[in-house]
Amino acid sequence: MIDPYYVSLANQASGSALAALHYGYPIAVFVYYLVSSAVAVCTLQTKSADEGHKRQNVIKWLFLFSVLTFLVQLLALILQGVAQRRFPLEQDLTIGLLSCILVFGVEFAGLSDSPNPVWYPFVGSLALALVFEPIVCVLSLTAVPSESLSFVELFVTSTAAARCLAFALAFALYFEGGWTAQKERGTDSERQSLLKPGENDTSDANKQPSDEEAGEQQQNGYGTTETSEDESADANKTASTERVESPWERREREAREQMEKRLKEKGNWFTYARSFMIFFPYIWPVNNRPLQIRVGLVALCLLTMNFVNLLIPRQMGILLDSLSGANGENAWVQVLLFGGLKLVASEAGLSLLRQWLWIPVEYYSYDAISTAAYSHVLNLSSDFHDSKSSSDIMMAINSGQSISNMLDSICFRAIPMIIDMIVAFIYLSVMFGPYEGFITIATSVIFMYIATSMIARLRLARKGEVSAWFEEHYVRQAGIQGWTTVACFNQTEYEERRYSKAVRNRVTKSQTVQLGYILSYAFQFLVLLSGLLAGAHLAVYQVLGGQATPGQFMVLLTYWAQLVAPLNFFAGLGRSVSRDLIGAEQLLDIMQTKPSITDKEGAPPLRFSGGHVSFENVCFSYDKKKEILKNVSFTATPGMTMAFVGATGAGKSTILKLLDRFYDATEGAIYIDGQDIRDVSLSSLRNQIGVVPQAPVLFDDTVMNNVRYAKLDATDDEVYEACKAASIHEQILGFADGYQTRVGERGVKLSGGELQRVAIARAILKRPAIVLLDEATSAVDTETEHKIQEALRRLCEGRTTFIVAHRLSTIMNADRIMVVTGGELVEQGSHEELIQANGKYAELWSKQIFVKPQDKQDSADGKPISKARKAVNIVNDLPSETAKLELAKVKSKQIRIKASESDASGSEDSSGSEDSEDSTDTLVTPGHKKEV
Ligand SMILES: Nc1ncnc2c1ncn2[C@@H]1O[C@H](COP(=O)(O)OP(=O)(O)OP(=O)(O)O)[C@@H](O)[C@H]1O
Repeated sequence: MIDPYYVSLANQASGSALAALHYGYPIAVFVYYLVSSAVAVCTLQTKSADEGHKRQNVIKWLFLFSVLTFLVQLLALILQGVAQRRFPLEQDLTIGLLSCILVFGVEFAGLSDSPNPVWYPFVGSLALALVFEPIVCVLSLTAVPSESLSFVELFVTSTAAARCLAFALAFALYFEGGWTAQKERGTDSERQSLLKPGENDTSDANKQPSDEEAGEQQQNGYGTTETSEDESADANKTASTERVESPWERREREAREQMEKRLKEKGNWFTYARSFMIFFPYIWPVNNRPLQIRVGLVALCLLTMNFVNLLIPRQMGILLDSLSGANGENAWVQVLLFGGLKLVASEAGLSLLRQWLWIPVEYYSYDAISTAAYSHVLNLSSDFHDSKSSSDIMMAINSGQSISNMLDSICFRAIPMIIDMIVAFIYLSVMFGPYEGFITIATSVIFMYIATSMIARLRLARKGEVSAWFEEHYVRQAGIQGWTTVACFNQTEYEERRYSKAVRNRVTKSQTVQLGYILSYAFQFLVLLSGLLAGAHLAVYQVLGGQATPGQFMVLLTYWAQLVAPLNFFAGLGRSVSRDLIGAEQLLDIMQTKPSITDKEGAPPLRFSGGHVSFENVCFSYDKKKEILKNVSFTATPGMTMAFVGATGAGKSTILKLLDRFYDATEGAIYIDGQDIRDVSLSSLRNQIGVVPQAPVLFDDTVMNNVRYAKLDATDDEVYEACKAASIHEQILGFADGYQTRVGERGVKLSGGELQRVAIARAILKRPAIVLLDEATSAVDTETEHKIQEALRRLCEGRTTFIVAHRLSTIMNADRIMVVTGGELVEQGSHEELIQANGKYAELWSKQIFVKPQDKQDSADGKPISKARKAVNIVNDLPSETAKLELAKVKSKQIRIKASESDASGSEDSSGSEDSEDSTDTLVTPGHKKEV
């Protein structure tokens, strides 16, 4: 016979094991589910899970079934307790059942929400359940002698057994579904059409965007007419496909794509986050001990704050109990202590100290990130600046703030709040027992779940609102910026209608979003209130039963109030971190871009000795697809003026850009005084070169400062001299504030000619050794041009000069003229030589020279000048004497060519393919490549 002592010992042991299992089972499943889900997110498996599981629906309902069985068990337990007047119910069993309802309920919601979830958190939970459930079942049965098993116990055991079966079935279905899917994939691939999906699916091809998408996408661009509401519904369907992405959407899309691409490359969030370490020296004050100490003290403040947050509710309870005499404490002392704690926790206490300590650290990081990003951008090369819009770059530099925001959210808010919540949970569990702890956790979990899913649901509406907001902004800005165009075309009413439509659209969307948020907050509040009521009822029950004091009840209420802020914060944390991450990503993208034009290590400065420039077989392309320059070779001796002419887009300006090293030649080399420009330091090279660009850009500053930009230490007199040389001095003196007149953004307050002359003055002030003039006089009238020519002559005197010009009259005196066609040098020589050669240059020249005398005659006769002639006349601005002379040259040349052609054909007839004697007329220029 078994000793009853041992039986009771065994019963006790199995009872404690059962109690431990009741708590341990849901905890194990929940922790596993949380950790594995976090791992899935961090290792990007949520992104790769792109195919739904065949049996997902059945498995989902099996999860719901299990939740219901827990609920039935709980109800049975309560009914049994009522029937047997056995209160309180077994705590471990009740908490265990409640926790299981919560845990499996969350998993059921997870399966319902996601069409293609990552499965191992669910499958692992099922496996754990299959381990725990039978043990709990067996232990529960052994705890009760078989002869005294009541109907309720039998019912509960059968429910548990049914749940076990459901779990096993779900587990098996998961593997069965995966296996069949694999099999089907195998056979499917053999049966698949050779056409890509969609190619043979006309229904898909004709698929229209949803009304909401179409509504969001429809925009009324310039050149479209207003449509009625009904028409617009139809128009949406076709117009939506042509809709142009707003700059904001493009920026966000690009940053998100970049982030996803980088995430994929890195493989998981941890290595991805490591790429942000590039910002570490800008956030952590590496070499600044006092700032480091401040950071340490801030961390200390945060920990103290956690502690004080715990003490305040406790002190409140003690104070209340001291008032009712429940604890025998002196109420005056307690109220003083309470006041002291409140002061420490207030904005005038620890918070003040923390912010005071943090301000220099925050500004250090702002200072460091902004200046580093700005300097990095300025040092990037032309290819980068050409490929990005300036507003994108500026937005990215401003994104430095996002990194500080992200750190602030995570370090100073999220971590302390997590600590606060854990402490609250433990404290309430200890003070009021595990029921109260469970209520806290359950409320937090349900609140977070509801809040995050509501935010996710509002995302689309919010996106629509932001797009509408940008649209409104864009329409307003375009109307105001393009006011002149609006006024000229008398479209004020059209713009007003356009704007009012944009505003209405935005207001409607904002109202929807706002309503969504209000409802969402109301719902979240209800969840919190339910938790509070449940917790308060439990606490009242305990206070009335004498297990707790009214002071402790007060502690509970205060803690609940303290929990609301962290919960709200966590609900929105994901959204704010993702927004900051996108901003930081844009900056990271820029910071990781390396300049393509850099100094070689230890590159010496350029040793200038006269300005001998030579291009040797230079080839170049901007994008490696289209060759822009092909084997360009020429030499300019010191002091020589070399001009490039040719059709637009031929590559003339590109030659100048290569010389100034805005780009490097893809093949061949450029030498200045025998040194490859890639081997000398960039700054010494640019110091020697002065550029007057095609479209000079001035800063929104005074004329004086704009000219002085070329030589920051130039005196006022030097600036005046330069302006006199550029024939702009008198005009500047005529401005309202003379040299102190502001020129407006990019110099808009100056005329094209004034702008160019200011740019020339700037180049003159720099006194460069090599001068690059890219259409430097294209925007000035003939009279001014003659003045500028004189100024340029002075600027270029003794300096190697390269000129790009369309107006051939401006370069006819150049030492050598190069004709560029399709990126190749097809002719070179002096003006006279090229006219003699009668090639491309002579053709261009004759086009510019021929019209004017005829026009003059027409106008002299009083006949109207034809439109075509007027247009050509613009380029022919030679003085009439010179024009006549040039015309005579070209005409006589043509007559001679014709004569030589007829001679040649005659001699060809008689002497076969021998060259004609008059061959000097057909090709005379030195270095002339192409025979005419
Ligand atoms: N930053 C750039 N990126 C890509 N292609 C470019 C860039 N700048 C110029 N190009 C292309 O290179 C070709 C040559 O341009 P370039 O400005 O050198 O011509 P150009 O002869 O000076 O013309 P124009 O007389 O009109 O100034 C053109 O086809 C132009 O579209």
